[in-house]
This record gives sequence, structure tokens and C-alpha cells, in this order.
Amino acid sequence: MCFPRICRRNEPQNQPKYGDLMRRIHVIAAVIKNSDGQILIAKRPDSAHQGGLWEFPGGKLEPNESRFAALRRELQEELGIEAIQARPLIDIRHDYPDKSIRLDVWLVDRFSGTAHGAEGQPIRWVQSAELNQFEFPAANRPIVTAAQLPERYLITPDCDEQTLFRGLDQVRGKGITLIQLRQTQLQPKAYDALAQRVTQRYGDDFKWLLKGDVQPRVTDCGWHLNSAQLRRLWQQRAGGQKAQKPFSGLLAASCHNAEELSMAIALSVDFVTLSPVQSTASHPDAKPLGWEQAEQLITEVNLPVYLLGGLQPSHSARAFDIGAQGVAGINAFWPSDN
Ligand SMILES: Nc1nc2c([nH]c(=O)n2[C@@H]2O[C@H](COP(=O)(O)OP(=O)(O)OP(=O)(O)O)[C@@H](O)[C@H]2O)c(=O)[nH]1
Ligand SMILES: [Mg+2]
Repeated sequence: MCFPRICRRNEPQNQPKYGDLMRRIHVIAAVIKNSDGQILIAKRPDSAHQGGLWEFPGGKLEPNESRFAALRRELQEELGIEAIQARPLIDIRHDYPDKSIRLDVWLVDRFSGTAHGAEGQPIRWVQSAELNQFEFPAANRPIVTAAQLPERYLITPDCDEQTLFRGLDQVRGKGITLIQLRQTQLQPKAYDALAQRVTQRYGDDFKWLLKGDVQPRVTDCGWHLNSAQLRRLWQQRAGGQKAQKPFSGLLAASCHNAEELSMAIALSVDFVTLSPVQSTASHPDAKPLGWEQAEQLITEVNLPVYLLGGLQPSHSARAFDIGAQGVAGINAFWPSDN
């Protein structure tokens, strides 16, 4: 049997972080993945809080209960399964008008038993892309995104096209599914033409995010904003405080501090990179955040966060422990012999 790592966050964890008047209720919830990659969702009873909506199974932590013990108990009670392997996926804080919750969501990828609605609730196994067709409580938007995103985000190094294709051929089918096409040496026209060729060749293998001053002209690609573009769009947004997403596809932003993270939230981006966590050869003058500050910043945002800067795949476990979606990088994932 595999036990999860102990998380570094200090217990007890029901302490409100934002000075709430209402006590923040600590809820453990599970994104359960089966061997076909499907995810389990359940319908909340009509009479419950947020009744009639779909949810990720789980419930409130009991006094003095560890997070993993609570996860196991809830999955046993609600679905009749035993969680065998789990790790933190995303940790969010949400204020409903009538209650404040901390939704501490874990990814369960090994379990025993056959899940059934042990409390009479309807359950369904769905593909991650289908999650958007179901209605969840308002707090769940970042959870759905986190469930759909992988734990690694590859950023391509500047290189010629032949080298790029050779590297992509090598990482294909090896756990990389999300890629930012970064080619800083190319002018916009040449970059767009390359993006067309790359997506034609690898469209089904990877989800692409493109860089640029304007939203991608290549269909089905996401848009990754650098911090200057993030600021510009934030300044241009109409309607003051109201969140307005400036692009309907997958939208990401590069953030380096609390201010940029708050702009990303205001623009309703889907995920962010936070950098540099450690010193990195690609940005030698940037002062690293360090792990503690990265953790503090992640705790304040309800978004999937990829940590970036001087990291390796082996940093994933530490990234999960501080609430990150995973690790992003150029050198971390690009084949070294390419
Ligand atoms: N389990 C779960 N709760 C969620 C989700 N999203 C969300 O806002 N919540 C809220 O988190 C709280 C969790 O409550 P729960 O009703 O599952 O708690 P529980 O299993 O311990 O049941 P209980 O109400 O009988 O004590 C509710 O206020 C619920 O509205 C979700 O995806 N899963
Ligand atoms: Mg429950």
C-alpha cells in the first residue's frame, strides 16, 4: 500500500486566512481518476447546501482528523471505496453568502472497490473534457480546470524548426500533454506560420498555448500572456472590478508576484505560472522567490499554479505539497540529447 506524503502546511487547518467573520469550514474533496482516465462526479441532494449541483465527493474534516484520514473516510462513506494513493491537487478558499469553505482537493489515482452512490446519490464517470458540461457549485471552477490540466507544462526552448520537431517527437507519448510554444527569436509572422505547422503536425498529441500580443489566430490553441500583456489587458478591462476573460480558449499568464496574480484573477485566466522559484540560467538577474514565498502566494489564489524557474521533474512532489498544480520548465522536460 502506498501512503501519501505528509504535507508541510501546519495543522490545524480550519483557521480562516482572510480574517473572516464566519469560520472557514475545511472540506476534503476528491478528483478520483480510474484506469481509463475518467473522473467520478456525484450529484448533491436537492436539500443540501448547493443542492442539485454536481460535486467531487468529499465532506467536512472531523476534529483532530488528518487530511488523508478524512479523505479515506469520506470516500468509504459516500462511495464505498478505499483510497490507496492520493496527493494534493488544489486548495481553494471560497466565500458563499452563507458559509466560507476551504476546499482541499486531492487527486486519487488508486483505489479499491467499485464506486457506487452509497448515500443514494447519482454518480457518473466522465472524461475530463466532459466536466464542462455539468453544473458545479461556484467554488468548483478552478477544481475543474485543475482536474483537466496535467502536472507538467513544457515550454519550448529557442531553436530551429528541425531541432524543435526532433525534441517534440521525443517527448510525444511520454507524459507531456501541455506545451507553450515559445520561440523568442521569431517575429510575429514567422511565429504564426510555425505555430500552424506545429499544430498540424502534433495537434492531437499536445494542447498548445501560443504567445503573442494578440490572441492566437490558430484554432484550438490557448494563449499564454507574458506579464506585460497581462498588465495591458488588465488596464484595458472594462467594468472595474467585474472579472472579464479576454479570450474564450485556455488562457494562462506568467506571474512573478502578488500584484500580477491579482491581475490574472481579475481577468479570469485559467492557470498561471509563478516564477522564478529558484535561480535559473534563462533569467540570471531575476531574484528567486524561494519555496516559502511561493507557498504563501499560492495559498492566496484560487487558480492552478505551475511553479517555474530552476526546477526539475523531481520537484513535483514538493510542488504538490505547497498546493501547486505542478512544475513548468524548458530544461526540465526538453530532451537533453536533442
Ligand atoms: N464535497 C464537496 N463539497 C463541495 C464541493 N463544492 C462545494 O462548494 N462544496 C461545498 O463544501 C461543503 C461540503 O459539504 P458536504 O455536504 O459534502 O459535507 P459532508 O459530506 O461532511 O456532509 P454533511 O453536510 O452531512 O456533514 C458544502 O457546503 C458544499 O456546498 C465539492 O465539489 N464537493
Ligand atoms: Mg459530502
